[in-house]
Amino acid sequence: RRWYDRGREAMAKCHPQRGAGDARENCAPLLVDDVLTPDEADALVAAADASGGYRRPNPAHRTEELPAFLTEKTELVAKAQRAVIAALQEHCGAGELIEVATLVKKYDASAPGSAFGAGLPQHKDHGRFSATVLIGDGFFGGGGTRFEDFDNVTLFPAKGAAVIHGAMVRHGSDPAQKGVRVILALFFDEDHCNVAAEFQLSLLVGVVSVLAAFALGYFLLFMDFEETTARREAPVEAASARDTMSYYGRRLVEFGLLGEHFDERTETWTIDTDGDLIRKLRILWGATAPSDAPCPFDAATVVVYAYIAVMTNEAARAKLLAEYCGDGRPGIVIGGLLDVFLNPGGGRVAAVSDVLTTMATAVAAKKSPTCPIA
Ligand SMILES: O=C(O)CCC(=O)C(=O)O
Ligand SMILES: [Fe+2]
Repeated sequence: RRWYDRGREAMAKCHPQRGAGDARENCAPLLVDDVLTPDEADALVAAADASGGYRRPNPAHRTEELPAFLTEKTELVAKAQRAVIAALQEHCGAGELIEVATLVKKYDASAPGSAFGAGLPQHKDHGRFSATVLIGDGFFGGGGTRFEDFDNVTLFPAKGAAVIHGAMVRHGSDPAQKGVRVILALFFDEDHCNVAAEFQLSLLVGVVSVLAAFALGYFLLFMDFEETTARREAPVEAASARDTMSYYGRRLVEFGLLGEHFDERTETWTIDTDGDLIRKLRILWGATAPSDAPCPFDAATVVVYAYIAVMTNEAARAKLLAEYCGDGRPGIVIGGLLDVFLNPGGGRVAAVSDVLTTMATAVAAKKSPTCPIA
C-alpha cells in the first residue's frame, strides 16, 4: 500500500462529516444496564472525590466537573468505556471508536448558584456518540436525562447503568431537586475520522512547507542585511496574549483547545500561535460546525464557529451576548483569540469586533450567520 492510502481510505469512510447526514449521530437514546456494578459505581465516585480535581465550569450552575482524562485512567473507567462502546456498536452501528473526552460530573442541589440548578440545559455533544453512566444516585426529584428531540422522553438509569445516544440528539439533564447526582460522561468519535483529520493536516503541512521553502529562497536571494539587523534590535512582540478567563475559556480548555495554556492560579489563559491551536480547531470544526454554516473554510471563521459551537445552550448563548455585546465591549475573549491568531503583532481589533458582533447578532436572532470576512 502506498503511504497515503490509509489516509485516503479514512477520508472516504469519515464522509459525511458530522452534521452532514451520518444518520448514526442521531442514534436514538437507549438504556444500557450493568455497565458497572453498584459497588464499582461507588468506588468510582470515591476515587473521583479523592482525586480532589473537581472544577466548577460555570459559577451559575451547581455543577462540578472532573476531567477524568486528566487523571490516571482507572480500570473502572476503562470497563465502563468497553461496555458502552459495545452497546454503541450494536445499537447505533458505531465502528472503531476513540475517546473525545471523559468527565465525571457532580450535580449538587445544595451548592450555590441558580441559573439552571443542578442540571444541564438541552444541548448536543462533541464527537458522534455519547454515553452517561450514573455513578452517584444520592438525589431526589428530577435528575433524569431528558431528550427534547424524542418527545422529551426522560431516562433514569439505575446506579451503574448508562444512557447512550448519538451526539447530535438534543438532550440535557433535569435539575436534581435534592442531594447529589454524579455521572461519568463519555464522548466518542470514529477512529478513522481522527486518521482522516491527521491526514488532511499532513497534506496541508506539506503544501505550506513547499510554499515556505520557496519564500525562504526568495528572501535569501534578495534580503537587505542592514534592514534585517535593525529589525532584530526592535523590541520583540510576544506572540501570545492573555485574557481574562471566562466560562467559555474554560470549555475551550476542557475540550483540549488551549492545552496547558490555562494558569489555575491567576485564572488567565495564554493562546499559542504555533499551529497546534488551529489544528485542534480544524478537528473541532469537523466535529461541531453548525450544519447550516454558510462560510467556506477559513481560518478566522473557524475560530468564530468553534467558539460559538462550544456554546451549546441558551443560557451560554445569553451569557455570551450579555458579557461580550451588552456592555459595548464586544468580543473581548474571542476578539483576543482572533486577533492573536490572525496577527500576532497586534492590531486588527476593530475588524475582529465587527466579526464577532455580526456573528453574535445573527446567533441572537437565531439566523444562520452570513460570512463577514470570507
Ligand atoms: O447528566 C446527564 O444526564 C447528561 C450529561 C450530558 O449531557 C453531558 O455531560 O454532556
Ligand atoms: Fe451531553
